[in-house]
Amino acid sequence: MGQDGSARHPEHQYLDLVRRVWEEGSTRIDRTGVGTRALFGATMRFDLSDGTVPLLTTKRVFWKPALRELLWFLSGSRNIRPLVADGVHIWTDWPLAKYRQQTGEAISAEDFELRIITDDAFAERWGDLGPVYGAQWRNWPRYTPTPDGQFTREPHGHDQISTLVHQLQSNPHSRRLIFSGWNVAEIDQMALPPCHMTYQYFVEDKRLSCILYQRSCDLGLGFAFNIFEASVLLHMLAKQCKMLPGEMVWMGADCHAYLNHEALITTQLQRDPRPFPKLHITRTPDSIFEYKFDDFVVEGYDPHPAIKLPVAV
Ligand SMILES: Nc1nc(=O)c2c([nH]1)NC[C@@H]1CN(c3ccc(C(=O)N[C@@H](CCC(=O)O)C(=O)O)cc3)CN21
Ligand SMILES: O=c1ccn([C@H]2C[C@H](O)[C@@H](COP(=O)(O)O)O2)c(=O)[nH]1
Repeated sequence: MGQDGSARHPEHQYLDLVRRVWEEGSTRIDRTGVGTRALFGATMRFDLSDGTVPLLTTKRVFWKPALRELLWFLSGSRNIRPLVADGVHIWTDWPLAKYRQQTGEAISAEDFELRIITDDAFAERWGDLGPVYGAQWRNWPRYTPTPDGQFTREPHGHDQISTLVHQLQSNPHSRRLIFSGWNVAEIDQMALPPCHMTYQYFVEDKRLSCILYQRSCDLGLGFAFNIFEASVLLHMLAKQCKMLPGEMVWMGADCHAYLNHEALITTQLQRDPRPFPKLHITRTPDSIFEYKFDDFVVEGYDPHPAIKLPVAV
């Protein structure tokens, strides 16, 4: 739908939301101090059935770091080191701010990343984000009671992704095809509590659909990554479970635009969307955890130029 000019391009759902947030959103001081305009509660739907992947076209989205981030989540890692080693910088600001604050050292981001890559002990101490996404997806802690009324932590937690794959295959009509990063008991240990926090799946005639619930959405930066990654994951799960991709439904709660992202309005909203690209996954490994970056091809991506936006830390 929308790719041949006969219907509205699905990217207008995003552009309309950005416009509405900017025009009607309430202006608020947020945690970062930058300030946002925000609306509460929005839905978008994207049809992935013909291999489409919703990669915004009204600006160039750097999908390679996004794909690397998704594979990093699936690996269960909670340390920025593997990302930095792959040239992905999107998570560096948080550990960097913590390092500067706790040591008083005015280290540059480049030098900090260099130490993360070259110094094992430094990476372990300062590159850790706490039990964020990947840690919860793959290793949600499990405790067993001991006779003295205490609890011990099991060496292996719940692997929510393995369970999901197994359930999709064995019980596709289940209403419990869910995984979540929102581990209430561990929120205070995380560099940032999860934003894209709950994923639920639905199977109809071998077609796999997903709803992502996102509690907090930075429409200028985060959204483009989040909708792409959730859609790639849907394609991967479908392939892994011998199903076909269906629909990607996105539900955002606090949908906001940062006040220093006005280029969204002055530049991006003036542009006409172009056809979404297609995603090809060239290999089906034995397990969902064995996909490699080079197994993914994005075909036919012809976006408008990139728009540089500052990230609120
Ligand atoms: N304020 C804020 N917005 C976010 O989207 C966000 C956070 N914080 N904190 C945690 C993660 C990190 N994420 C990020 C952080 C930075 C970019 C970013 O700077 N993207 C640029 C360039 C990416 C690159 O080439 O490295 C972009 O133009 O999309 C994207 C997602 C998403 N999340
Ligand atoms: O995947 C992500 C991660 C983060 N964000 C945005 C949403 C907010 O602007 C900040 C997080 O701040 P909170 O105060 O914890 O809500 O990061 C995103 O859009 N997508």
